[in-house]
Amino acid sequence: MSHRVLVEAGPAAGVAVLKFRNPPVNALSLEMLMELVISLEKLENDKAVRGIVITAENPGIFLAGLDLTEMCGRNPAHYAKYWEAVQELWLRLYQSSKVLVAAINGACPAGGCLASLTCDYRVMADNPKYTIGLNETQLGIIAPFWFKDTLVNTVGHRAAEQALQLGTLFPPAKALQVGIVDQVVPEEQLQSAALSVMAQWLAIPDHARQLTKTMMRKPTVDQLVKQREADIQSFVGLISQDSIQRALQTYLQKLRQKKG
Ligand SMILES: CC/C=C\C/C=C\C/C=C\CC/C=C/CC(=O)SCCNC(=O)CCNC(=O)[C@H](O)C(C)(C)COP(=O)(O)OP(=O)(O)OC[C@H]1O[C@@H](n2cnc3c(N)ncnc32)[C@H](O)[C@@H]1OP(=O)(O)O
Repeated sequence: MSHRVLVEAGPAAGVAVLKFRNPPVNALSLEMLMELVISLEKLENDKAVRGIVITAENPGIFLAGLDLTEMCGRNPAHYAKYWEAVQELWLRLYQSSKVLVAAINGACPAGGCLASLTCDYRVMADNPKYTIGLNETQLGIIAPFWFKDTLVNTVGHRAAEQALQLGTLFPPAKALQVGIVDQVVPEEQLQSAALSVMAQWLAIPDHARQLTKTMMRKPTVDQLVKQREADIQSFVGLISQDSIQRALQTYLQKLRQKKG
């Protein structure tokens, strides 16, 4: 029984809706990553499901990205376990045979943006408070190569380089302009727009669409698969550095002080 991930049958045949519900900000804790992987595995094996709409249960925050508390003040074994779970979620999402449509109904930074980029199509609610992007450099950390590749595959090399170096978080209209999302709609129309796009994608025969998706994505997937362990060791080495730990602690403190 999953607490942090809710899976519902969608209003249309063959469509499931997967909702994030990990308060307060839907951060990708180790538990949430594991629950997501299990939920996605079940959906992947369910032949009745052809498409999945991915969204947050409560509007406001789609996903706050990776859980910073999993990457601060822990030991190397924990960092390794956590990073392996991050890799596993990306691999499941990016290689899913189902049509994935992200209905982005809130803030979507870093790991949240990455999760949405693994989807086949992104619809974002037109709310100026919501932003999306890979903002890692703003935290003093680096987006790993497979985060970068996923962005490059979506927006192209130049736009990705600029967005990554600056760690830009784009509001909806800018996100659309740069191509990080495919559609921006009034907030109250988000779910219906996602379902309407889903219907268009499901009109294509599954086998032809799935083989095309694999052809497009396999080179990127293979890059990680062939060096998973080395990528884990790079992460553990980097995240354990005093300077990175200090940068993450400072960022967390800033988030906490924002309220006071
Ligand atoms: C050579 C290279 C080789 C290899 C490379 C390998 C590795 C590279 C190394 C590292 C890569 C790691 C990649 C990381 C990607 C990430 O995802 S990092 C996380 C990025 N996320 C963010 O920047 C989002 C931060 N949060 C926010 O901006 C806001 O919280 C948000 C807009 C989501 C919501 O705002 P609001 O509603 O006002 O809520 P609060 O800000 O008040 O937050 C409420 C409480 O939640 C805590 N919190 C927020 N975000 C996170 C988080 N991501 N993780 C953990 N906790 C979070 C916040 O502190 C508040 O806590 P409190 O109630 O005060 O205790």
